[in-house]
Amino acid sequence: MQKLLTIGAGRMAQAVISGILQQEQDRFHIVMSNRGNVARLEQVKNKYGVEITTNWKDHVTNADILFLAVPPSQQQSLLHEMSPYLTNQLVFSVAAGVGVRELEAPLPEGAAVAWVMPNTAAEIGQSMTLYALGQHVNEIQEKTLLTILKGIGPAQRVTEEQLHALTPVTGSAPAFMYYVAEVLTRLARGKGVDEAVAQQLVSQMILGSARMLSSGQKPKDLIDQVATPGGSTAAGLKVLQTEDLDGMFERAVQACVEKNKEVY
Ligand SMILES: NC(=O)C1=CN([C@@H]2O[C@H](COP(=O)(O)OP(=O)(O)OC[C@H]3O[C@@H](n4cnc5c(N)ncnc54)[C@H](OP(=O)(O)O)[C@@H]3O)[C@@H](O)[C@H]2O)C=CC1
Ligand SMILES: O=C(O)[C@@H]1CCC=N1
Repeated sequence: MQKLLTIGAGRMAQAVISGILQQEQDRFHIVMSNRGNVARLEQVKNKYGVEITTNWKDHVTNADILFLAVPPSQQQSLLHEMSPYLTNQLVFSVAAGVGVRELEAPLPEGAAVAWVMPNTAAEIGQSMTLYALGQHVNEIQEKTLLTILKGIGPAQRVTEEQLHALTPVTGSAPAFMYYVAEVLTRLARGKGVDEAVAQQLVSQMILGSARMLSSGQKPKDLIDQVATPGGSTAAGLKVLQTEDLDGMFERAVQACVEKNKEVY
């Protein structure tokens, strides 16, 4: 069994741990730490049955894998603090905007690092996760990483540059989708449907649409199947185009990219 130490016990650490425990329970002994919120640590202990610690330094030397799930602004000082304890652990981070170069720089020469970008659906094993590897990750470490990622959903290796550009598309865009869901749910409720029913209508519609997409059909063809020429959907789509929904998404993605750059 490999020992996996998380630094950070917040939303993303919990989402990933929850996914791993559902799929790969017997492969990893998990220890979770955070900055000092002991109540939160007790909660994760009760919820996931993991070991907890208020001092990650006690566990870092005999860990096989270090999972950094702290805010991007905290990560560089943490890496400097961690550096003297590193031997041959695999270090992976989910911090937005902090690429493999920035992960390697404060660590000893030869440190094995990976930059991983999951999303919150990791919690139910349905994240679309992107990852980029540092130059010193060996085959066994990559396999270990893929075992972890398999527990949280499909994973795709990309370059560091692509990961910067795609973080909004897979990491942040779930929030954009939930925003759309919130708007449609509100509209449904306005028609006299109660909240639970409204959410069920919208979530099943999104689930069905996602399954159609994942069958490999192109979004354009799927749109055409829905939008009868001259029909009501076409009228609705015209409003979205006239109001520049494309441009709004482009600007939202760009805003995420710019914000992630602010870490440095
Ligand atoms: N939320 C998301 O959808 C996604 C988030 N990410 C990335 O995940 C990372 C964590 O985000 P998220 O889980 O949302 O954030 P949260 O605020 O939920 O959790 C942050 C955790 O980091 C701990 N922490 C903060 N500073 C330190 C420190 N110096 N040393 C040790 N622990 C520390 C906090 O400790 P304490 O509990 O004591 O406060 C907390 O447990 C970010 O880098 C983000 O970019 C990536 C993809 C998606
Ligand atoms: O909002 C954030 O900064 C993080 C990055 C990707 C998703 N959440």
